Amino acid sequence: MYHLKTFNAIASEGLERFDKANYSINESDNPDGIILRSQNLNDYDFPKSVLAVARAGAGTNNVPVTQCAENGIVVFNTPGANANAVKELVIASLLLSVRPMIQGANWVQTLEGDDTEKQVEANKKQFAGHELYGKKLGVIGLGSIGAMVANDAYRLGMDVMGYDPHVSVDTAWSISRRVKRAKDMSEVLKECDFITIHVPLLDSTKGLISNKELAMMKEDATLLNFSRGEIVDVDAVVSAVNDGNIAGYISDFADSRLLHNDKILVLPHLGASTEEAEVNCAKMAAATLKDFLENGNIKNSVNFPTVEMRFSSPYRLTVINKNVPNMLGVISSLIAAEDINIDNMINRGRGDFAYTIVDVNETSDEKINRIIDVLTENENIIKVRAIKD
Ligand SMILES: NC(=O)c1ccc[n+]([C@@H]2O[C@H](COP(=O)([O-])OP(=O)(O)OC[C@H]3O[C@@H](n4cnc5c(N)ncnc54)[C@H](O)[C@@H]3O)[C@@H](O)[C@H]2O)c1
Ligand SMILES: O=C(O)CC[C@@H](O)C(=O)O
Repeated sequence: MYHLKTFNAIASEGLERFDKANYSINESDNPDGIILRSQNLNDYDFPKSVLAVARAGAGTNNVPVTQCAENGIVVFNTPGANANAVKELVIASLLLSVRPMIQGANWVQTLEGDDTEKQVEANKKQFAGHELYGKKLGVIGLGSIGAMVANDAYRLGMDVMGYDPHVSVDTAWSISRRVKRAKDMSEVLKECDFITIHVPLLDSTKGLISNKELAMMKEDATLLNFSRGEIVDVDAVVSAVNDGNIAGYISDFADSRLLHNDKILVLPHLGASTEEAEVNCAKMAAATLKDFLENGNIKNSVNFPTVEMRFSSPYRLTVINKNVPNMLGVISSLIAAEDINIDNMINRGRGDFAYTIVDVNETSDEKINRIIDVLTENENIIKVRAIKD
């Protein structure tokens, strides 16, 4: 029986994947796995029982990813599962920034008398706007979301420029060849009428857009942030908008300093809030967590490498270890010394950590328990698990 703990509302379509015979949800203080959305776990006291955390979403800045790796906790996310939802909200926000639809609709509701049509035609001029067609959009971060925004903005007739120094090969293939690649971010900042940010929140991206970057932007440019609040320096962007250095700011991240300003539109973190995205994320998070708990396979992790192997032996040992030389040799010799026969083995490293799966042709629970103890005693091994087929 595996025990799971959830934070936030996780779509039932995902949780249904955990059959009641083998899983309990929110019934134990010692969970094997955690599934969450935006809950901040940075100061959370993780129970020792936790083997994995699945973030039903893209950003993992709410999980202490490195600390988890040090403690042998695998952290997963759901790459691309909510990208379409965010893309649609970005496109809607671009349109809202050039067409005062909300203002016009609110004004219509204030009309009194029988001559509504006449009043509308006489006054609608105040709500005239502009078109996106032919304007230049800069996309900073060409990952799952940025690539989709770039492609669809191009289809709307925008001239699109993208910047991403680490773009993945898969994503690069999905981006229209009409999207111009900028060599550095300043090119995007200086040339574009709209700039939308789609990078993760990391130490290197905190305050990515501050006074210096805002000063490079055009006076009639609008900045959109659907990534994370901390990526844009709030005081700097409020000053830039108020001083007329940029035309406006649209953010999916509320902050009191952004409120009550006609040139700033703030949404309540709605990027991924569609039924479709919530279901996609919950299903993907559940599938990866289940495969890890039941088979020890790792896919879509943000702190461990992808390691998958077909499970066809009586027992599988999984080892989380420090990524130091000769660990494969150490692990296999310790197993051989216990007279346990290895059927299959796979090992991958990522940064300071590595993950090894060893399928063994052994049915004795006693021998398996002994090898767990032996492996765990090694100073470079962080966590060992045995999974029975
Ligand atoms: N508003 C929301 O509800 C919502 C929903 C989903 C994701 N997000 C945020 O959007 C972020 C991006 O999501 P994604 O699914 O596109 O992630 P992703 O990992 O597919 O793409 C991120 C891209 O940013 C690039 N990047 C990293 N640092 C960069 C830099 N300094 N300059 C330019 N590019 C850089 C990476 O190379 C990568 O291609 C998430 O990390 C999350 O914080 C917000
Ligand atoms: O779960 C959500 O509502 C937001 C998720 C989003 O911020 C993400 O990073 O995927």
